[in-house]
Amino acid sequence: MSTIFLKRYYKKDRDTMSHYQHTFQRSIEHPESFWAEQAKRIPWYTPPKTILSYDEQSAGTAHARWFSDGEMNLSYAALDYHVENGRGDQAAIFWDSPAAKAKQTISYREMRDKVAHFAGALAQLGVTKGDRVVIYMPMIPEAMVAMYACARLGAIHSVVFGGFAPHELAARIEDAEPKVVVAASCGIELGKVLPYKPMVDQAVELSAHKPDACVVYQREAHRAELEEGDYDWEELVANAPFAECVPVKGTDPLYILYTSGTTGKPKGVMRDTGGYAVALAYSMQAIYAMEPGEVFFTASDVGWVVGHSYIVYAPLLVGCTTVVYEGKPVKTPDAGSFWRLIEEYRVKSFFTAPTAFRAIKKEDPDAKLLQNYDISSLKHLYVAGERLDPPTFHWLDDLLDVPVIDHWWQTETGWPIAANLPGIEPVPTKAGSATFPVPGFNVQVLNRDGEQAKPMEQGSVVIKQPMPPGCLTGVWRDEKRFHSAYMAAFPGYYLTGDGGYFDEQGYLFIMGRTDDVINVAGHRLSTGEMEEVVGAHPAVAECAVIGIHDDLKGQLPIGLVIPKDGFDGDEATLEAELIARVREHIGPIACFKQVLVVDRLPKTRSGKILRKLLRTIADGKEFGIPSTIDDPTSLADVHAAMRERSVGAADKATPLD
Ligand SMILES: CCC(=O)SCCNC(=O)CCNC(=O)[C@H](O)C(C)(C)COP(=O)(O)OP(=O)(O)OC[C@H]1O[C@@H](n2cnc3c(N)ncnc32)[C@H](O)[C@@H]1OP(=O)(O)O
Repeated sequence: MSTIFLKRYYKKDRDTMSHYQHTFQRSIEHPESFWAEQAKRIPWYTPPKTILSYDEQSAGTAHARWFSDGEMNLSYAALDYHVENGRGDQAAIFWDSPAAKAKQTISYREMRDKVAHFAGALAQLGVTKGDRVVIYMPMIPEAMVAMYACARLGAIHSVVFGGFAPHELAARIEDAEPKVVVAASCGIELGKVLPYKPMVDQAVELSAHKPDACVVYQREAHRAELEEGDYDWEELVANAPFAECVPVKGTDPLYILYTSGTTGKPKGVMRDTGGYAVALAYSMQAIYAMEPGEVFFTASDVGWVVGHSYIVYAPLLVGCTTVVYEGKPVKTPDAGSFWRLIEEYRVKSFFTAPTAFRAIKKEDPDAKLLQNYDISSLKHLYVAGERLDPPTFHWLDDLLDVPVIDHWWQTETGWPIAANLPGIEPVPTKAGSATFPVPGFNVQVLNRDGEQAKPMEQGSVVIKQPMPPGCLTGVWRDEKRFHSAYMAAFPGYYLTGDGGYFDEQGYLFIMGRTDDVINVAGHRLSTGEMEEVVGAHPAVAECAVIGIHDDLKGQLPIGLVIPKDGFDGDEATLEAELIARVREHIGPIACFKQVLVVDRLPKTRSGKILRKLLRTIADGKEFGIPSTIDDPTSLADVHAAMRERSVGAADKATPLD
């Protein structure tokens, strides 16, 4: 066994091994038998005989495929199976919406029926196995119904987060080529009603691909005008048959979920069905320590992978109840909303992004509102989506009597890569660490030469093949990009794009991206994409967008632009136009709110903008002036501009002697 991590956990004397060490080692040394055992957690129509295989197309990189000859249906496994086995009257969903001032409890039987009829409606619109359906909906149960209905038919859904602007939706429609788009008439954000249908119409207008139909779920807050080719959800469902589940192979795709890469074009991360189901069911026990009948609450959005995995699919796969929350951590109505939900629904495990707790901490630093609620049902608190900064970890750790578990994963992996595992064996936590690799994930840290980094030495965090079930199976219709983005850097390993290190005890610390992807309030965004939008403005000659530290959202993007020669416009107007452009093209979640107009940007002699150096200065750290810099005075100019506009902590940045 070559990995440093395994060496640390690989004790000759099996009797002295911890339960975690033993489980982890077995998953890495005997992946087939390990996952064959876990596959028994799922009700297959035909149990898989081929556990692990490799796709011929991916032979060069030996990317794993799981359960290729097993047959199943995720809608059956998560709904019908439970109805058939005595959970028909149990709540599948507690929907709680301060936004719509509404609540609803939906039983497993009701959910199964809603899904089957909506699947019947989609089938009547011509949707069959392998067709794509784009879903653009807020946090309402119908978003889940639409996802499960696709799964029931073997169709591939692609959910687009409501905070994305029409251009982003258009890019996804064009790439996925859906037969049908399913939308809600509106979203509701902090009391503001946001009509969705005009955004869908604009996106379809912009896209070269035109879907056959658009199904609209009409909400009370705002009803959409329907045109030719549009269908009212309720009317369709009223006349739709009950659709039976279509058996699919373990390796058949369940969904495409787009995520930001380093360029403007988002990557369509593909997920299989069988591997994903097995991984999720395993994680619910090993990581989240959940038992059937208990309540799981993930505060995120169905548009993100956290929502796909831990709002929509995993809780129901294992017979739990999921809380679907259409609200914010603060202001709906106050910073006590999460505590209220935990009490009201007797939540056992709660999962959200660190940003949400930073927002609560800002509004209610002494957590006075917590005193109004009995949260004794809560046994574990989980955070992911961005790094859990130590001050927020300590705030939570001091406040709550339950373990605060920071875990790390990605859209691509579909479920956690590293975590503390109370369902196997809890270990002491360390602030800033995601603890240990989850069984199945052979995580390694490689240095620039592709060699194993020493403990405490930072490097690229990679996963040695075979990756466990549940991870991405490719990039939709872009095999080349799949290889170049993930497989090419270190052959035989999946490149996570995150940097980090193992400490002496084998705890994994993830320190942030090694590319131009930034994380704003738990949303992964591409600065490269923002640069494309900013650079397309007719007055802009050159630009750089960098992510700088922000106490609340983790990171925020700022733009630095050099206007074209002869630009005689007003800088404030240019800044406003660029901000509006990014909001219009990418969406409000980009949080792009500051642009500095400068004469020069610091570059290397070969013309590369020194973005890392700019970040260092904006974050108020000491910075060295690289010997490769073309014009050192450009740096002083940009630093002065940053100080003048109070960018980040630029006033604290000092050059090293
Ligand atoms: C582990 C794998 C992964 O990482 S998956 C990704 C996990 N990430 C998450 O779960 C995201 C966590 N973050 C959040 O839930 C939110 O950011 C929280 C913390 C609740 C804060 O929300 P909020 O106050 O709206 O700030 P924000 O930065 O999200 O929003 C910025 C602007 O965008 C808007 N926005 C947000 N969501 C929507 C939406 N669904 N539809 C339309 N607009 C949306 C917000 O209103 C805000 O707009 P504005 O700039 O104030 O006008």
